[in-house]
Amino acid sequence: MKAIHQLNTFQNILLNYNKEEPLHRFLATYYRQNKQMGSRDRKIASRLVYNFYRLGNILSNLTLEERLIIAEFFANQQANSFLEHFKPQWNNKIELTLKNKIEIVKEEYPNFNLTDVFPFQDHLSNEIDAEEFYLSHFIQPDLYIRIKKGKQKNIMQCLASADIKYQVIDEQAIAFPNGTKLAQIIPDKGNYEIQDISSQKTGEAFKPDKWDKWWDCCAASGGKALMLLDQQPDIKLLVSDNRESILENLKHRFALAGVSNYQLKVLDLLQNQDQTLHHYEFDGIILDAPCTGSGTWGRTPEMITHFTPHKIKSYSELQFKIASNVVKYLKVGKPLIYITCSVFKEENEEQVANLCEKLNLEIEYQLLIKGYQAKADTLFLARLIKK
Ligand SMILES: C[S@@+](CC[C@H](N)C(=O)[O-])C[C@H]1O[C@@H](n2cnc3c(N)ncnc32)[C@H](O)[C@@H]1O
Repeated sequence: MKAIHQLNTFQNILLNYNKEEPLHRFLATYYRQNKQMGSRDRKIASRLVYNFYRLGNILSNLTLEERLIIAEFFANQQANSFLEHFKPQWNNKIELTLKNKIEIVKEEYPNFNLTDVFPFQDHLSNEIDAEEFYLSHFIQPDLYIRIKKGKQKNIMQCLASADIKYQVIDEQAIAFPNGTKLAQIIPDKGNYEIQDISSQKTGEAFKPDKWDKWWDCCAASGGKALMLLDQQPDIKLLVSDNRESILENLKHRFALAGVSNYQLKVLDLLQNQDQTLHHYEFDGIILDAPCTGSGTWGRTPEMITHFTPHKIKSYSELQFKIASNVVKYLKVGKPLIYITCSVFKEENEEQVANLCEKLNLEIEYQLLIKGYQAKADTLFLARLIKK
């Protein structure tokens, strides 16, 4: 009976989800309005809905129930009561590899096509191993932290006294299973930042020198800027974004991290900013550009079915306009660090070719940070030097 009740709740959530807000926000409201649901009910309902969206457009002609059962088979590695009720023969095989599970599903549904999990394959960056990328959609990414320099010992002590799973990735990065309640385990929030491991890897391209002038021009709440300062605190830093509200978050985050020496401006970089910036010249600019976010959809799988590909073009135009408005403040011979969390070539390598052709830049290097191989986001980075 429980499984039937869980299925009903799942169907009710899908029916009510208006798709205009992120799923996690909708679910938070839904649970507030359905107080009869205990924490276990909420956890199972979230699991079912997220796993369902992980299917993308696979077998979209089937019923919700049939598709949910397939999604549950693919996205779990441990037997569960839901699958036991609806498909016990698959529940017994839950520990098989994804490739083996796909063969089993194909026996019953010969129309199964893995490429439907991500229906925008024509746009994928060339470096992506498509099959590996598709399969990664059934695996929930981990939660990562970046430990502030010098705070490793403190964090490791907190973790040693907590009974949780974690994996040390390198000196500054630790991975946790998604959903780990870090605030309860590491009380001092100033000692670490929640930051995906691929995002942490972009920092390797910054290479700031002492007394350099840097600009994080799409700073949002300052994840990249904090990483830059952790590498070299003795720089002159300008942070900006067009959203005042997100810069308020940045101020709060910087204060927690003990950072006070920076300049902050609300700037819309679709506009010419010469009046404000005419006397500025930078030794490095980070352009962590607004993008489709398609490299992060492992965390927001609802996007796969809600995304319309015409948005790729508008993002790539936006990126180009922002880049052309910031490059003029970069010193000759210095880097523009162009970053996206996208897997689409129009926002990545094709965009970089366009920037180099039209904005007097040359590629020092570019790379796709393949988070899909590592339970993480996939990001693109190019270090472009002004000629
Ligand atoms: C990918 S996010 C940046 C994330 C951030 N660097 C971090 O590490 O947390 C892109 C940011 O670009 C900003 N943005 C979008 N359009 C903009 C514009 N026209 N001018 C300036 N910033 C813009 C968005 O508000 C968003 O915060």
